[in-house]
This record gives sequence, C-alpha cells and structure tokens, in this order.
Amino acid sequence: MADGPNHQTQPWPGPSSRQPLDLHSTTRSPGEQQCDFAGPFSPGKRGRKNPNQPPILAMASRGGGARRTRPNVLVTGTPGTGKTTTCSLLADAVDLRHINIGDLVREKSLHDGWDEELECHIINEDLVCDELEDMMGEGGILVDYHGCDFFPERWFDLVVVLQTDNSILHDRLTSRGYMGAKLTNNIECEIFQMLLEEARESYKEEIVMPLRSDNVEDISRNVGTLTEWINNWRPSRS
Ligand SMILES: Nc1ncnc2c1ncn2[C@@H]1O[C@H](COP(=O)(O)OP(=O)(O)O)[C@@H](O)[C@H]1O
Repeated sequence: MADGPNHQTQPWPGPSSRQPLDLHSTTRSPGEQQCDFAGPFSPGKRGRKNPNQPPILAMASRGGGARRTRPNVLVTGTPGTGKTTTCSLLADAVDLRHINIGDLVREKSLHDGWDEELECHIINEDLVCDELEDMMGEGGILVDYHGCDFFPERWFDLVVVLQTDNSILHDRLTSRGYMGAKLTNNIECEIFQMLLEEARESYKEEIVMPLRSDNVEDISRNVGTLTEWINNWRPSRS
C-alpha cells in the first residue's frame, strides 16, 4: 500500500518520492478545509465518545476489540512527520497490514472529486469507513493518515501521534514541494499540536501515544517501541 522507497527496512529509506496526500474532508466546514492539513476539527461523528450514549452501549461498541486476535494501530500526525516511513518499517517488523488512507482513497476513488480551489481531493469519510470496516473487525491493521477523528473509536487499540520539530518539518515539506498556505497550515498544525488534540478528543487518552520523529534514531526507537507493544498485546477478555 505504501510507496516503493518506504518499503525498505534497511538501510534508511532516504527521501520519499511520494506525492502529497492531497485530501480534505467534506465534513469539515469551509474555514477548516485544508489540503494535507489536520485543522481544529469538530468532534467526531462516527463511533466516538458520545456523552449521551448509555454505558452498556459504549461497552458493546468496544466489544469489536475482543474479536480481534491482532491489534489495530492508527499512526497519525501532520504530513511529513514520518507516518508512512514508520508504518512501512513497522508493518514488516510485526507482520501487520499497512493501509495508507491517501493511497486507498485514490486507488478506490473514495472521494467526491477534486477541489480546484484547495487543489486536493475531497475525501468521502463514509466510503473510507465502509471500505475498511470488515478488515478492521479482523484486526492486524496499521492505518496511516493525517487525521483521526472520523474513524470509529472501537477500531483502534493504539493511536500513535508522530511529532516533529517545526524547523525539521519545514525542511521536509519544502523538499516535498509544499509552499504558501499549504506549507504554513501544516507547520501551524504541528506548532499547535492539533493532531495530538484531535486524537485525545477522539479516543481514550490511555491509548494515545505521542512519539517524537525528528531523526533516524527516533524512527528506529519508535519502531522498536511499537513492535514490543504489538507483540505484547492480548485481546480483551471483556
Ligand atoms: N524521523 C525521521 N527522520 C528523518 N527523516 C524522516 C523521518 N521521518 C520521515 N522522514 C522523511 O521525511 C519525509 C516524509 O516522510 P513520510 O513518512 O512520507 O511522512 P508522512 O507519511 O507523515 O507524510 C520522507 O522523505 C522521509 O524519509
């Protein structure tokens, strides 16, 4: 699912040739729509914490985890923080299936067309969720996306938020061809830790794991940490 260069495990894959994800969501208000930018989005809409939901239903909605024999892990973060690189290495290490949502949307046309103004695809979140539902129920999936609030909460056992120093991220995005508002928006997204906030609003805080991703050593350490976590994971008995 990931691009060629990021499939390598050794040595360090080097600069990525992949293109920007170029997706935004129809559920976000016009002021919030950004290309490759996870903005200050509204609280989630599907399967998320719902204060009006009776406790017993909330427990049942987490029951999907009990059916899984392998965990599902979401790796999120601002574009350029290293999600695809980390997921590619991790998927090889632990034999999870890596799903890059940007690639999936383009391959299966899970979008509502092209936004001329923002120069990006308009992701159809419902189509994405429908496409993934069955495989998420089976477990063993590593999801890679620069947003996290539209997935059902019950899907994930761990939500990793990669974070990168602003100046390092600036260089990575510039070398990817980002400029102008697209560059600024993504850097601001990182400065204000929007993905971490979105993750904490959308999932139980104890399953949200922020990890630094500034350099090669960070990637190696993160892959090691996540490999250990995944290998030690056991299905819930509840
Ligand atoms: N921790 C890191 N250290 C050094 N380079 C990195 C790191 N993480 C990512 N990169 C590089 O930054 C670029 C973007 O990485 P990528 O994995 O595509 O990010 P994302 O999937 O979050 O958009 C790639 O050229 C990759 O090699």
